[in-house]
Amino acid sequence: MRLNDENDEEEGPKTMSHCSIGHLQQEKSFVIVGYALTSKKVESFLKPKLEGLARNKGILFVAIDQNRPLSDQGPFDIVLHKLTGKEWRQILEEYRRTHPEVTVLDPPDAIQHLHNRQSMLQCVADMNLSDPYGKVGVPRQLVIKRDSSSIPDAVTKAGLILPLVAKPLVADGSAKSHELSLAYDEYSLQKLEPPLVLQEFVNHGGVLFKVYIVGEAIKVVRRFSLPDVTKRELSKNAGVFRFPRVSCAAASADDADLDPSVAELPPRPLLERLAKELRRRLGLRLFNLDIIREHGRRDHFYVIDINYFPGYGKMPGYEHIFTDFLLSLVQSRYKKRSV
Ligand SMILES: O=P(O)(O)O[C@@H]1[C@@H](OP(=O)(O)O)[C@H](OP(=O)(O)O)[C@H](O)[C@H](OP(=O)(O)O)[C@H]1OP(=O)(O)O
Ligand SMILES: Nc1ncnc2c1ncn2[C@@H]1O[C@H](COP(=O)(O)OP(=O)(O)O)[C@@H](O)[C@H]1O
Ligand SMILES: [Mg+2]
Ligand SMILES: [Mg+2]
Repeated sequence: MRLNDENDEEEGPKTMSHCSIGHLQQEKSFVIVGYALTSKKVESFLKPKLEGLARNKGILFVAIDQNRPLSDQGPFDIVLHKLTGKEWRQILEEYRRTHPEVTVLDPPDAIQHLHNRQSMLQCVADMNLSDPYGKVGVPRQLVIKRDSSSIPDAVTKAGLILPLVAKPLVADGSAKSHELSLAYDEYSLQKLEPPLVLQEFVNHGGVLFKVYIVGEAIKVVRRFSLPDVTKRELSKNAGVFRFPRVSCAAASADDADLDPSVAELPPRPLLERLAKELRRRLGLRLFNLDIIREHGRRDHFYVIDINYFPGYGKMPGYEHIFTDFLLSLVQSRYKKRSV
């Protein structure tokens, strides 16, 4: 096996037996990363460039076979995963218990915390981040567990200001969990199916910031988002309108000719503080935040969404950032062991 050979960059995935992985791990001190990802994720994340670069740095990605016991596979240094379901969570928890030497990215219970749009933002609300660089909060929101007929009263009692974004309470990655609506009047919300989160729509100039976090690294990109809703539009419209996944489907807004007051990235020191604190509070190392800036208020930011192991394939330079991160994990384990 050649190491540090530039030609390896474009090589595809390899399937290896338990015995040959063990050999590589010991003989060449390869870092073995087992992965359990959907085929969509494998395609968008595990691109030949990432695998090639990883190989050059001594990292091998090995597919986990879900039909075989996890303990019979590997041995792994790191397990990278994004699959849903209680059964898989239990398998991983058991594996973490019996294999404390393996870094599981990330712990299933910490990921589970993001699968509910209420608990997802609680850490940001609790943090109440405010410093000379700006303020970071969450939009005011209300959870409707059942009984859609109670919505108009509940919205009035909570004093929420229209328009509202209606989001399914569960954010488990299913197509349904991404079906969002914009409501211009509270009566129409009775048509929607709880459990829901009703969140105040914050005008933000139609641009959102995706803040990707990989361990200690942070990368921010701009995406197009929903346009502002004017008072006039609000008074003229009624009803709830389903909207598509604007930020995900739209092309990057990084090169667009935008109003600088809208496009200016959130201050780096503010994001660093936010990311550091969230890493600690959430117990996660791989996630992204959707952040918007209140239109006309330069230093007022809102976190509206947090996603576990997001689409890193769209993050510029992710191959280098991700491989460096994997190496840093192994190095810090090694240091701990030799103390
Ligand atoms: O597939 P992609 O690249 O669009 O990534 C999705 C993310 O897009 P983004 O990184 O924000 O551009 C996407 O982010 P949003 O929720 O759209 O903000 C989710 O993280 C999605 O995962 P899930 O459906 O919530 O489990 C991500 O989907 P998976 O790839 O994890 O299935
Ligand atoms: N409170 C809000 N104010 C303004 N726009 C919002 C708000 N919440 C969501 N959006 C818009 O809706 C999009 C999808 O909402 P989000 O909470 O990120 O759900 P998902 O998990 O499906 O990405 C966001 O990217 C943004 O464009
Ligand atoms: Mg989002
Ligand atoms: Mg999301």
